[in-house]
Amino acid sequence: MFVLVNLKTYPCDPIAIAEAVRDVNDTTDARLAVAPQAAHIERVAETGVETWAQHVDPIEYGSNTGHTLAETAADAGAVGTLINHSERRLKLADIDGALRAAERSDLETIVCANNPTQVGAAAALEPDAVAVEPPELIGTGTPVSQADPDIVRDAVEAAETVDPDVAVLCGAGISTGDDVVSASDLGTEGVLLASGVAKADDPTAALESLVEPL
Ligand SMILES: O=C[C@H](O)COP(=O)(O)O
Repeated sequence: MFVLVNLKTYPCDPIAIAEAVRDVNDTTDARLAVAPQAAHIERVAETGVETWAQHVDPIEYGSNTGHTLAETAADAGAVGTLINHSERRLKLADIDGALRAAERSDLETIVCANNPTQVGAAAALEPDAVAVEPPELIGTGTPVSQADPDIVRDAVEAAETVDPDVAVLCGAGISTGDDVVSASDLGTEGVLLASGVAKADDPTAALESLVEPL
């Protein structure tokens, strides 16, 4: 299972969490990575942890003040990027453009989606993976894999129908090893989570409990 920890803009220590993700990654068969804010990518990547961007824009080099260029994220040490997170929604054409920008920079891609219908549409754009996240469960601690298992099952089926090569992750409320096991049992290849680690009093213990049953 792939466990991607999104730090959003939480007031956490990105380096301490990066080191915790790196160290727990070394103890498990699961694949762990962290997605810090853009300004922290370089320092986080220097810890040796697998580092992802939270977003890249559908742009090329040029006059794009305030945007995130995929090449710059990769140069800073990112190996992948989220696209169209629920908190950073894009128009369809811009999701496509951001995917092409990420491909140019050899960034692995996960396109986020609210529901199985959007998962199917996102899969048609040929990302490496899609992540289904019902917005109403994000940050609640109520795991999508238990609160709404059908949405996860249907997302897996939707992606499989459009493009069997596109992996499916699920996110929203994932915070325990049981949640990750449920996600796996529903056919996903990973989880996208944030508050369960970024807001934990002890991120290392939170990470250890996430991967313990895997
Ligand atoms: O990117 C992560 C997701 O929005 C899930 O956030 P959460 O784990 O705090 O529910």
